[in-house]
Amino acid sequence: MYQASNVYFICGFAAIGGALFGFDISSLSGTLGTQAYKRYFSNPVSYTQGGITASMPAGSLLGSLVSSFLADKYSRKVALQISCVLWIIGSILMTASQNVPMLCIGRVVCGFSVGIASAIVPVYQSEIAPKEIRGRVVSLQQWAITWGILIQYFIQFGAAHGTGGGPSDPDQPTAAFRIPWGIQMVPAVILFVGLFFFPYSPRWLASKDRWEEALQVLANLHGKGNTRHPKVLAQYQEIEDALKFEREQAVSSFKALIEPRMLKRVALGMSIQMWSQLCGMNIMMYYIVYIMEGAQIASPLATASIQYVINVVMTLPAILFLDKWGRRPSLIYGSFGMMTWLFISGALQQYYGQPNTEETRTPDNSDITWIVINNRPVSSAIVSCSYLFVATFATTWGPVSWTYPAEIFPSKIRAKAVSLSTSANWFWNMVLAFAVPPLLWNISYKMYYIFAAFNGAAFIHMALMAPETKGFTLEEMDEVFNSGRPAWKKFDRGSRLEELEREIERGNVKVSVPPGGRPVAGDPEQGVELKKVATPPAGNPIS
Ligand SMILES: OC[C@H]1O[C@](O)(CO)[C@@H](O)[C@@H]1O
Repeated sequence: MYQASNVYFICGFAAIGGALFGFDISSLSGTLGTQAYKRYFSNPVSYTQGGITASMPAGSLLGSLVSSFLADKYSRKVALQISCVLWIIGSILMTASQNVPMLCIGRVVCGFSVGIASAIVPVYQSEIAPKEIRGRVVSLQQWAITWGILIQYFIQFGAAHGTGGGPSDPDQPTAAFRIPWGIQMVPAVILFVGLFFFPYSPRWLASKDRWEEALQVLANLHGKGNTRHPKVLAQYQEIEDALKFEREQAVSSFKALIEPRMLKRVALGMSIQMWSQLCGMNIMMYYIVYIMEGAQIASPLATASIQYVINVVMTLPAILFLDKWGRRPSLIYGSFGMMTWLFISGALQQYYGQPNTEETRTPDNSDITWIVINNRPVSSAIVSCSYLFVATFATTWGPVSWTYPAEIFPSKIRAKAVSLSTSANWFWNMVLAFAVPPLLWNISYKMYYIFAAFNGAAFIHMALMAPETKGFTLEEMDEVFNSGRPAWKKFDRGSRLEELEREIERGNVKVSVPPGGRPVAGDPEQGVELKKVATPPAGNPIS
């Protein structure tokens, strides 16, 4: 059967899983302010709305936790296909929902699906990509998320504002806002079918001792199908060495995640995902409409949509340059920038805002708006801060929160560890989805200060604990993390992969790749000797 072999194409296509994530994020924001939605779902008050919003990340939390079982047992590919099927079921439930509980059940099922996809897409991408473009291709997941958010928002916006009894006609609201929940099934069907034509991850194949297939996939991806290409052999050898080492060390169970030598990385992966939520991005994604309303912006839904465009456009620099800039500066400068925008926005609201009361409220404000700003330049400044915040997140934390956790763990526990770090994303996503409306209502601008402080904490944490990972292969990460250097000190030993490749080219190292079965170093039957380079490719990864 034909199998795709272009890394960009494969990783871009797999990123449709990210688009599903995006659809879910904005599956409510275009509808929230409409009469039709309020009418069908009994005009949800802040707590109910928080609950409806949070039902999806709650499902995703569960999905991300089980994702590694599926990905390790049935492969990354099949796990993604399972996620597509669940997405379709959840979307049907949402589209047909007649009340809040049914809507929530649909959102939980969709969330479950997205939880699996969000953990497994980056694992699959990082295991397919060569190290030089790994940051870029895993960033495609985030780019797809931002596209998903944008597309879904606009489809919703159009559907919710259709003629013939739309939000402008409170007596006769249409159910057109359901259309996007139906349309969102299409990409899942495409992804499901497309995945049949995609290769298994070579690292997963190797972990199942399907060595010949692993070699062939590596050859297709990196050597134009030639299994004897030095580049291919070097990667193959590196994977084999690392896996052998992991097996010797029994690095495969959940227990391995809490061993002291691994715990540091697990904590870092989980914290990065936690900070990606506690930075406050989803206040903008989920509730920007309320911010716009409070700032007295005419047509808040349309103005809010600008942030979704900014989110898509500003993820592009990361896709282009992340492998050049590195992950560490993105994390550090990103949190500093976001802290600044939130602080300014909070201060403007503190000094120029009035509480939302009968007197201050205008017909444009819903009773859920927490603060009212009656000063045009200040309103514009607040909205600008929101846009700058989104732009900063999009170029930095958005993509890096996926690339970093997907690249720092050894093969045998990668899916488990990424599932755990992704679950941290969903846990905090859920908490915030639920907590933000009541928080905005009860402490208004102070909430901005709290989130600014979270960004300050992330800044310090990353500066102290997150080493640079660009330019190293997945198999070299053990050394990056166990070099004993502080995170801010550059670990500038060149990648060993190139060294190994050169040695293979010169004929100093021979890699035995027997047809069928696992290659054995120096296997006499193969008549090929495997000489190691001075420092073994997997080094002493974990000690
Ligand atoms: O682009 C914004 C989106 O990105 C995420 O942080 C995932 O990386 C989502 O939680 C958020 O809604």
